[in-house]
This record gives sequence, C-alpha cells and structure tokens, in this order.
Amino acid sequence: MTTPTTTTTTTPATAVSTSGHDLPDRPLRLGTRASALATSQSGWVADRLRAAGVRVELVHVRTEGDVSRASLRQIGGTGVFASALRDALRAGEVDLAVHSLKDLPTAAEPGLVVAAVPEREDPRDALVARDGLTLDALPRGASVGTGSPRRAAQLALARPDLDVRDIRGNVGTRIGLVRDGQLDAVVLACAGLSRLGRAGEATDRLDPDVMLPAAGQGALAVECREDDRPLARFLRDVLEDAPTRAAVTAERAVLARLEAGCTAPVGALARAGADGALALTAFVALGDVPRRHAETGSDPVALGHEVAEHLLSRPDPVVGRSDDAAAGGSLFTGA
Ligand SMILES: NCc1[nH]cc(CCC(=O)O)c1CC(=O)O
Repeated sequence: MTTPTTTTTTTPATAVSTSGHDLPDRPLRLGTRASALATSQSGWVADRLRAAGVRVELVHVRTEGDVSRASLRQIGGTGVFASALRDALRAGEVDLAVHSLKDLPTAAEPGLVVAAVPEREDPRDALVARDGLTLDALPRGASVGTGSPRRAAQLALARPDLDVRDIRGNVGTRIGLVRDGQLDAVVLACAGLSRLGRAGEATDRLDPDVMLPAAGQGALAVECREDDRPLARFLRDVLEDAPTRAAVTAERAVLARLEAGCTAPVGALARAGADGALALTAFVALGDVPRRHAETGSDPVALGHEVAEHLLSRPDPVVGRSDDAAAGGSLFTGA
C-alpha cells in the first residue's frame, strides 16, 4: 500500500488572507499578451498586487492581433487583442487579465467583469517627430504616420496641409519610421510611450483641444471571472481608482452610443471638474463632417449618452483651421 505523495506538501490548509481577502493559496495567474507594451502594463499590475502580499505569475497568451499583419478592421476590430485573453480567462487558464482599456470593445463580456480600473496615465496623444519638431512647427506638407482614423481626422483639421500616411506596427516599429527617415513624424499615445520607458522621445504632447484621445486611452482594465468574487474584491481594493473609472465610463458611453449607428472615428475625454462633476468632450467625424461637443454632468453613463445624442442630432460643426482660424481663433466652435 502506498500513501499518496501529493499530501506531503507543506501547503497550509487555509487560504491566504491578504487584508481580509480569502484568495487561494497559489500564485495568481495573470494572462498577458507578449508584446512589449502588454508585458510592461501587466508587469506594473503584477508588482502592485505583489506589494499587496500575493504571488503572481505572468502567463503569455497569443492573440490574433499579435500574429496577423492584416489591418485591424479586416480581422475584426480592436477586440482581437482582448478575445484570446478572455477565452483563457473563461477557460480558467488564467485568473486575471490586463487590457489597454481603449482596446476593449464597449459591449459587456458575459461571465467576466472589469474588477478594477487603475489610475490613468497621461491620456493625450504625442507626436514623435524628427528634429524635436512640434505639430505647429512641422513644415508644410510634412509626412505624419498613423493607422488611426480618429488621429487622421483630427490631424487633417489641425493641419490640412500635412501628408497623413496609414501605418501599422507596434510602437517601436512606428517610431523607427521616423528614425530612419521614412516619415517626418508619427502620432502615438503618451501612455504607451511612458509604459515603454520612451516618454522622452515625444516631441509634442497634443492638447485635447486639437486631438481628443480615444475613449479610455491611457487607462488599464483588470478583468476576472464574474463568479470569482474574492479575487474581484481584492483587485478592486488594491487597484481601483474611482475618478479614472468615472471618466472612462463616460467616454465609453459616448463610444457605445455612437458605435451603435456607425464606425466613424471617435475621440472622447472626461475629466473631473471643480465640484466633482465630470467635464466630457467628444469628437466624431460623420461622413466628412467633423463634430465636437462638451457637457458636464455627474452621472457618467447619462453624460456620455447625452453628449453622443447631441453629436448625432444637433451637432456643433467643427471649424477646421482655415487661415483666419490659424491666426488665433479656437479650432472648434463648440469648445
Ligand atoms: N492601439 C494600440 C494601443 N493600445 C494602447 C496603446 C497605448 C496605451 C494606452 O493608450 O493605454 C496603444 C498604442 C498607441 O495607441 O499608441
């Protein structure tokens, strides 16, 4: 007769109690894409969780967005980055996943919950240009790379003279196009640059009056299974930042409402105002007509829907930079 050897491990019978959270006594498995950006933000979350007293191991998950060179639209939009991670979560292969919030579809994912939205990085877009140039200082006709219709539409308004080129690739690849002289500049998220330790390469940080970021840009979403209540509570208690959650909820509500009817480029940015109210500004280019609208409110979802409805029904047209506007007027009638 043999005694099962598996019972001889010294695992304590009780679960780890980390400041009152009953988590299983094994490392948390954090699913991440293998890209430099994904591992950087997953590593940041893992470090925060470790500082709170738990063990965490990173599990690399390959997504179609990493493998395919086809355009994002061809392979199913931004959700391609999230779907493989979500499959791994649902299958129980990992316990939590970290996403760039702006890459998450707005639809709720059955069985999963965004347990925490940590404090946001700089939400703005950045220009990485040759010779330290800012957007205003780029010479007439300069070539600027972006694969984002949102960035392209707003660049065309701010600087109609620019030659906007459609580009693909990760942050390093895109900056490389400037370094090797193929482009004068590229537009990238400030947050991505700083997560890669490359914030110093930004030559301009674009004012949201000129370039509204994508909904959720600069923020992370930490997701787990909805029925994993102790973990969801732990993630919220350790990582959640309420002001960021409110802001990105409002921004994503705009996106959700506008997406219902179109695939137009959308920008949205909410910030806490003086009295705790949210100030939300959104941009959409419907057909060839760019529109922008700002409102304040206290309920993030209601505010987002209100701004979206306004854009759809009573748009404030955006005035592009004509020669008069360039002489000092606001770029936008509504802002
Ligand atoms: N589209 C890819 C992507 N997803 C998240 C970021 C940057 C980090 C963030 O916005 O949170 C980037 C790169 C970029 O847009 O420059």
